Amino acid sequence: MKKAFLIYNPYSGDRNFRLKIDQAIYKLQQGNYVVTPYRTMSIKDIYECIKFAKGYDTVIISGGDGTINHTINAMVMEEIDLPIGIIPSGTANDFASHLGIDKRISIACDVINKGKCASFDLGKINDRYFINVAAAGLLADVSQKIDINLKNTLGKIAYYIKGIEQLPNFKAIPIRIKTEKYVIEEKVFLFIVLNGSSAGGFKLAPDATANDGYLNLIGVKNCNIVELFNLFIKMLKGEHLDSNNIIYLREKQIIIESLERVETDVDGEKGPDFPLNIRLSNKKVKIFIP
Ligand SMILES: Nc1ncnc2c1ncn2[C@@H]1O[C@H](COP(=O)(O)OP(=O)(O)OP(=O)(O)O)[C@@H](O)[C@H]1O
Repeated sequence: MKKAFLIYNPYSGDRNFRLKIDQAIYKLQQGNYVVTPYRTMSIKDIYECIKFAKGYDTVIISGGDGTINHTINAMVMEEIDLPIGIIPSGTANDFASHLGIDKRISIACDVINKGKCASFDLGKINDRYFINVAAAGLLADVSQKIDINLKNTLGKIAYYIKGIEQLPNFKAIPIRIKTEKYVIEEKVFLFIVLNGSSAGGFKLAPDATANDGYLNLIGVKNCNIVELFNLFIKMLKGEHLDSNNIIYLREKQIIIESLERVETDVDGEKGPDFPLNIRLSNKKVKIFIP
């Protein structure tokens, strides 16, 4: 028998995992796991409870991108290098979708039971790790601004409603981007640095994978509303990368400065203040994949 430490966030997504946890335990026991469930009481609690995972064979996370982010940060802090299983139960679940992990509990548990593992890159923004995305500007902090009850009831649609609500206030932010090869000064509505390929359900870096050794920066330049709308349509089709209104970089380290106070977002959680030092970490994580 193998030992699994199952961390679940009862407030992720539609809050339903807590009612279905028996199904997950049943399935994982069939896969020869003895499961210890841990219900997180707060984000801080994730950093406390992870200490109990030492001596286990795997850490299983049920939650969305934010819960995965905090659990991985906690594991790195405690030097716990165990394979990670994901049971997606968040709203967008961008990282799990990128890995092709199904939202249905029994299918996600089958992935863990099969035991196929791969190693993935971690991004680092200042002193925190991220798994999927670091961003700022228009729409980037929608997931933080949204009311948790609205998110729980409406799911991903709530992100879009909140996004549309933000549109009248949008303005471009002047930023300076520095990489090994370039210095770019530009006003942007939004920039997103991706380790994976999607954010908010949009496949923004269609060819990227979270283990290709690169981060992808996508910046939306200051443009008029018609151009912005056309760009949005191109984004839906995954045809935006060669647009004149897009900055697209594939790098291992990106420094972003701005004199304006703009909130940043990291995997759907509040991120650090500028300047941002975003780079590929030399740490990797092992994750069960289909
Ligand atoms: N008991 C709790 N334990 C951990 N986090 C909690 C708890 N209660 C509320 N939260 C909040 O849950 C958020 C993380 O949610 P998570 O990212 O897992 O789900 P989501 O936002 O629905 O999904 P996604 O990020 O994939 O869209 C944190 O921002 C945190 O503030």
